[in-house]
Amino acid sequence: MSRRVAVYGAGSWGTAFSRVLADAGCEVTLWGRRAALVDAINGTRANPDYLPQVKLPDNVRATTDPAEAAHGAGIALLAVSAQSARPLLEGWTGQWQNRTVFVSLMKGVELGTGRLMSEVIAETTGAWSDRIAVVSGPNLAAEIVARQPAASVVACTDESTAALIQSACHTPYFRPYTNTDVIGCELGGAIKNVIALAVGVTDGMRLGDNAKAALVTRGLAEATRLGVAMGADPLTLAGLAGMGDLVATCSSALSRNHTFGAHLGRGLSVEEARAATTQTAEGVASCKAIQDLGRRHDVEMPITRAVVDIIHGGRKAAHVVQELMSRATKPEGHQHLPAARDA
Ligand SMILES: NC(=O)C1=CN([C@@H]2O[C@H](COP(=O)(O)OP(=O)(O)OC[C@H]3O[C@@H](n4cnc5c(N)ncnc54)[C@H](OP(=O)(O)O)[C@@H]3O)[C@@H](O)[C@H]2O)C=CC1
Ligand SMILES: O=C(CO)COP(=O)(O)O
Repeated sequence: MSRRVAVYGAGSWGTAFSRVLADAGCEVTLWGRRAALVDAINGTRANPDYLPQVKLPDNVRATTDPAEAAHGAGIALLAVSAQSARPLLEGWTGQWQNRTVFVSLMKGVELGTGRLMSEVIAETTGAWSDRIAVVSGPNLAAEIVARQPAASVVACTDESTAALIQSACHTPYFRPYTNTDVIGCELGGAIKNVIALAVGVTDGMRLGDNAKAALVTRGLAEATRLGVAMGADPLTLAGLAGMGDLVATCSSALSRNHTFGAHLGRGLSVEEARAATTQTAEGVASCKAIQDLGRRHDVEMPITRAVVDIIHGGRKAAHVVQELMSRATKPEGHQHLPAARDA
């Protein structure tokens, strides 16, 4: 039986994930805010602004009308930029079916509130946690639309909801695992963007692969410390949504966060890097929100702080790297233990 789903956000990931869902047998309505883009998608079966090389199947239709997208859809998936999620959802109240399952495809933390995207969905739709899932993992959109093999995680506190979403997006090239640790999966996805910015900076400065490995490993320690403080399972951060996504994003030239960081490392200003990176680099805004979460939970996050200092504090990357390296030495420690929070 075909399943009707709505995907909100006709950017790279919303478009790519629409095709995953369509390949898995769903009837997809893709919402985009711009009429010209929606017309182009319906007329040419391609998304000229984000993924022009991809042909969308007939079971993906685009619309600018959020209520039309929601009509008859039991699953609503959100793939807009994280900072735009709340105002959009606040404008869409009342259009959902009774038991709609909401799925965040986003990897960011809300500025000002420090809310995870699942929390923003809960606050704006009134849905309980058993109807809110997240999909997070090493999933570069350009590879997924080439139907190259990828694995991911569908997380929901309710296992049957996670299994429902898993079956809605399982294809021969997209292999989703389920998990009940929503916080761990969301934090993994959001923090890896910040670490990818840091790795991009050191790559842009040509500081070498040892520096990259150190940032990825200590970045994982940072993510795990915050995750544990917020109630996540440390093993989630060692999985696809944590380590897996760190590896993909920090090593890929396809990553917008990595690319943004590399521009900074090569000497571009933040504004120049922004102009050169046309698509969403979530870590640029979310790094501040993640730093705030660290402070709130009394967790030391030196790499996140370094990224905030460079992007929002106007500090020179070379000085910040030097500062990171000259911090007091310490044992490596067990990163997942609360006692090692300041490691
Ligand atoms: N690309 C990827 O490989 C992956 C991305 N993600 C996550 O998915 C989320 C979306 O990223 P992605 O699709 O790549 O980003 P893109 O930059 O490709 O697309 C962003 C989308 O958000 C829309 N948007 C931005 N601001 C607003 C706004 N104020 N109101 C309404 N719509 C808005 C854009 O619309 P418009 O075109 O009209 O500006 C566009 O559809 C991010 O959280 C990202 O981390 C997760 C996994 C993989
Ligand atoms: O989340 C992603 C891969 O899993 C995409 O990363 P970027 O947003 O840095 O391109």
